[in-house]
Amino acid sequence: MLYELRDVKRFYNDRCALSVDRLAMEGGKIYGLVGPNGSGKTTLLRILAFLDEPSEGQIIYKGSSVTSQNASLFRQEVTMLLQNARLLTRKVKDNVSYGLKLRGYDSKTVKTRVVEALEMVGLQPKDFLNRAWYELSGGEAQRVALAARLALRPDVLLLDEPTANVDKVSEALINQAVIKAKKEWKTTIIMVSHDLGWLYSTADEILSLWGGRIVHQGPENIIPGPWEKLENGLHCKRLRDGQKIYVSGAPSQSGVVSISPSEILLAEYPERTSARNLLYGFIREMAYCNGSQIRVTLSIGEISLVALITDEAARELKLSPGMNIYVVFKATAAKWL
Ligand SMILES: Nc1ncnc2c1ncn2[C@@H]1O[C@H](COP(=O)(O)OP(=O)(O)OP(=O)(O)O)[C@@H](O)[C@H]1O
Repeated sequence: MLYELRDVKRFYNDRCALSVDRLAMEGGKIYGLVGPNGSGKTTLLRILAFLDEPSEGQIIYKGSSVTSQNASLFRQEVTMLLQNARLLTRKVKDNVSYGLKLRGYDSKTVKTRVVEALEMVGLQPKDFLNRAWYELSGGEAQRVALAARLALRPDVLLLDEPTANVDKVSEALINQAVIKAKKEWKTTIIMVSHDLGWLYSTADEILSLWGGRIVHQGPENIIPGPWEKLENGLHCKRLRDGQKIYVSGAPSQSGVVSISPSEILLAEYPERTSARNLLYGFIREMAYCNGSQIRVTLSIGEISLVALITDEAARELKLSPGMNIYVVFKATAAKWL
């Protein structure tokens, strides 16, 4: 296990901003943190980055209990990028190489890593290496800040709204670079993002925070709008292939709904069902998770959904990737975010 938190609390003055009884996080995964303003997301990120100590409780990192003595050692493996990251008032190459030099890498490795990291965030090294910090757009500056972290090939990359104030091109490049870091170096990504559609479709697990507490942990499905209001009070989304998804309840401002993977049922035949949603799609991927559960990734029209089923059910239905399948869930299973 990469992190284990036990009875961790963080107080500011007398107010408890974070209270986590138990949290286990595995290496090599993408974790998305979601929750309203003030729910404790940044507080949790700072604690996981070892930039802040909890007021109470224990953090275990790679099997060792974290103390104020050994935190600086672990900080070498973990790096955090903020919303409007500040650059050093120097050239791009000085910014990206700074952390590597601090960690004592030789000059050849520094050069290779700097070029690699700039390419990862879509900045041509020949154009950008010698640019000064003031010759960059906001999006480019944020990409340089990310490159400086990627150059370290960190074990853990923590991101606090990294794309909140950047242009669309930079946003896409930052998102791509993050996924690449996970794939190439098995970097664990722990990330807060306003782009819920992207976060929910990319993250292996979503942690939902509310009032400083983790109220839900697990994979989630996300369905963005637009939604059409129907006369019966339901809302409907039309997929490009003509299928419709129905959800109940009053829509939220984000216009995005989430459905727990355990609420999604699979059927070989189009059964008569009381559930409002009966859709047709195919199985894209199957993987074991949590012992005897299987995570089935489904493509339905242009959207992707994950269902969690037991291996016994998967055997009975003879599920396999590529197979066509019916997907059933209630309109009430969808929660507006
Ligand atoms: N340095 C601080 N001193 C006092 N209170 C703080 C401090 N930092 C955070 N808080 C409080 O702790 C609570 C959690 O804040 P935190 O920044 O972790 O939330 P968040 O979920 O990241 O919010 P946002 O989405 O607005 O960034 C809030 O009530 C906030 O006001």
